[in-house]
Amino acid sequence: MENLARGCRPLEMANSMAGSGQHSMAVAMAAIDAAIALRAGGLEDAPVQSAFTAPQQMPYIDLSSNRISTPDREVDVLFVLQQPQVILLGNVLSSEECDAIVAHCGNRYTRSTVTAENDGASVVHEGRTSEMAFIRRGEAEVAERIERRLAALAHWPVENGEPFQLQKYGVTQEYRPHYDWLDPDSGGHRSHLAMGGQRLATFVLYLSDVEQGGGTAFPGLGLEIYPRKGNAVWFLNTDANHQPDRQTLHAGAPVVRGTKIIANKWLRQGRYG
Ligand SMILES: O=C(O)CCC(=O)C(=O)O
Ligand SMILES: [Fe+2]
Repeated sequence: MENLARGCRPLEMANSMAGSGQHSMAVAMAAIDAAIALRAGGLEDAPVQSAFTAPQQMPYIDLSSNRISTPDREVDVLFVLQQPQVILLGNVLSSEECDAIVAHCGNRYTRSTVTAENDGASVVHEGRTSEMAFIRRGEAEVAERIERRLAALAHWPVENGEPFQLQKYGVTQEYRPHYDWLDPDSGGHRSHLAMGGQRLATFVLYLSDVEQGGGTAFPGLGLEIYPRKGNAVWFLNTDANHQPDRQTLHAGAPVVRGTKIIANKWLRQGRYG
């Protein structure tokens, strides 16, 4: 109640309640709705319009023309799937920018990990056989420039983005079907949710061409996007209420010939970290 009176946003409160581990997300949302109804003078168990059915602010890409101007580069809209939203963008990075990011990471890669469901630890998993590297914010001018470009494209603050996560796949390496959204009802994901909230959107930047295989596949949608250096695929991980969208199951298909290098950028609800 006091939090509502202080003007806290219902979704942030629900995330923090679920994040404490005491409540599931559903219980937290129901409790906040009941408190809002009480404040409005209603009865605790009277049916109310849920604060969580009102659409929230989302990052978005302006699709009103086929070429998007960002402050420093023109980006092409190549493909749009409306529901769930998946957009393929061309010319997001120059070839030199891709090379500069790859060179910056040199050989700092380690075996990729996933977030453990039970305790949130980073663990090696047979479903993700690639290697990964991170670029911390402020570490490389080229990365910062691209972060500003992506923020402009997505109409979402740079501060809400996780640091770039590079993934390098050699022949046979892959990332099997998974979701990028964090599960509010999984104990292990709660500490990650506490650092900026849900991952609303994903950018996958392709930093290399791949001779065969290595597509980004959405098995439930019958869709596979092939890597092309400088292109990027964007998808929304949640609906307009910031709730996880199960249609977004996706995978990095095994590389058959060549080497695939991508950079992931996840956009959180709030400031990351
Ligand atoms: O490798 C890809 O194309 C997708 C990678 C991915 O989904 C991830 O790293 O979360
Ligand atoms: Fe993913």
